[in-house]
Amino acid sequence: MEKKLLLITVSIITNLVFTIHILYRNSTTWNPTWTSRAAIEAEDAASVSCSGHGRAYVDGIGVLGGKQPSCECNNCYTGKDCSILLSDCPVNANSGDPLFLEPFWMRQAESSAALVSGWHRMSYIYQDGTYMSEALETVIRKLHSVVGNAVTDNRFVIFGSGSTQLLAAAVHALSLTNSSSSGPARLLASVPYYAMYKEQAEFFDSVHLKFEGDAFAWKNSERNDNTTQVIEVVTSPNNPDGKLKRAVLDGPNVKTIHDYAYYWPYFSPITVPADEDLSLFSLSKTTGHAGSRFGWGLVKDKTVYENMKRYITLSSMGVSRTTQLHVLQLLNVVVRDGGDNIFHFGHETLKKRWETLNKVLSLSTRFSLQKIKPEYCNYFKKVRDFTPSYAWVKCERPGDANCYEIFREAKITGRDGKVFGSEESFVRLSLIRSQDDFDHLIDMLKKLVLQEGVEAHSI
Ligand SMILES: Cc1ncc(COP(=O)(O)O)c(C=O)c1O
Repeated sequence: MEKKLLLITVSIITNLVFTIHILYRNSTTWNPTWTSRAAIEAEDAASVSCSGHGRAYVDGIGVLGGKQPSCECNNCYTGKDCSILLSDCPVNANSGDPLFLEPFWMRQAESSAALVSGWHRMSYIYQDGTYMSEALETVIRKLHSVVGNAVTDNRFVIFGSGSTQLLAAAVHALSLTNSSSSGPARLLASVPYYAMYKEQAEFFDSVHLKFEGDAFAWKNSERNDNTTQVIEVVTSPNNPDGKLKRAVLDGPNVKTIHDYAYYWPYFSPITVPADEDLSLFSLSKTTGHAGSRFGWGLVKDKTVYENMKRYITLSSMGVSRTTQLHVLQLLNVVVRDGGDNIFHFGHETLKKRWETLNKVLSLSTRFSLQKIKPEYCNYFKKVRDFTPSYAWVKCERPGDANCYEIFREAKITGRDGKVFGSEESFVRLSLIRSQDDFDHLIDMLKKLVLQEGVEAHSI
């Protein structure tokens, strides 16, 4: 009897050990090989070449049905492997999609990869009860210190879903502090300005705020009474013309938002560290990850910061925790070598693009480009040219009243000067898109400029 009991006990213990072992092995949480499947899927997608004119993504159409990721072709390319160039296809030189940095990140595939488990940060909050990753805030402060483009001491850092959300938060926060009796605060920016400022103000239609247009026009008008509260957005380098801008307005009734989306060594000399009350930055133009929707602000005043935070909380409860992990990984790659790799790559790419563009347009008397004097860059430690994101092109012939239309007829889609509060004689052409888009733009521009020669000969 005793022997039987012993046998049963041994059997129970053996079964228990066996079951625990099986459970442990199958547990995705503790099995250290749980990353393999995700890694294989990611590398499968990466191995689809798309003839160099497209990309396959792990979340592409059909992937969930078990199919191989299929190619998503660049503009004007088609076919299963994107090898067919469509003839007569209009060039997209419209949006500022910063794909010029994609080749850099393809080379950094390993260092920039972040693997997200199903249980990654499911909570609304981080351990400290906030919506912001402390590690990410630290790397952002480090990024500014290695680039030398902004002072972060005595500043609150705030995250947003792109600087687009932060812009709305900043305008909201500054318009709340309006103590004047002369109506809503006026939002101003000097022409040419980034259209989003106007569009947001008009769309959100707050009783506290009204978009008033050009800051210079306001300064010289009698409405500039030194009591009406005004908020000036200073975009530096400017979108569309790439110039370093300064505030036009000052005085106790003026508050300023500095939009530094383009204040990175790719686009502009870093002349001084920005040391402003409220500065906004965008990941879209820092690393090129526009699709990740991440931006940040540096804010001096605690009340303004708290009001911006309230806006972010009420509109989205902070930025996706998964995005914050991704951004942390990307910025760690950037700061690891003091930004050497990425800023040299990006700047060299844009320098070559500007050289090519200047060469083509130097043959034209019909079109002219913005001119900006070189300045000393504290990052590259030398005097250098500006290499802005956009060509701000002027149509010089009086007969070419609508420059956007002239380019559209030549199958180049730019952005109308009027969108920036400027004149129809200007068009903006994006130079930071993919290499395919840029090469195509140059081909079409050459044709357009060649026509001038033909026209001159036929006179
Ligand atoms: C001057 C300026 N500010 C802000 C943004 C928006 O950036 P984000 O993608 O971070 O919302 C852009 C985008 O092109 C821009 O040109």
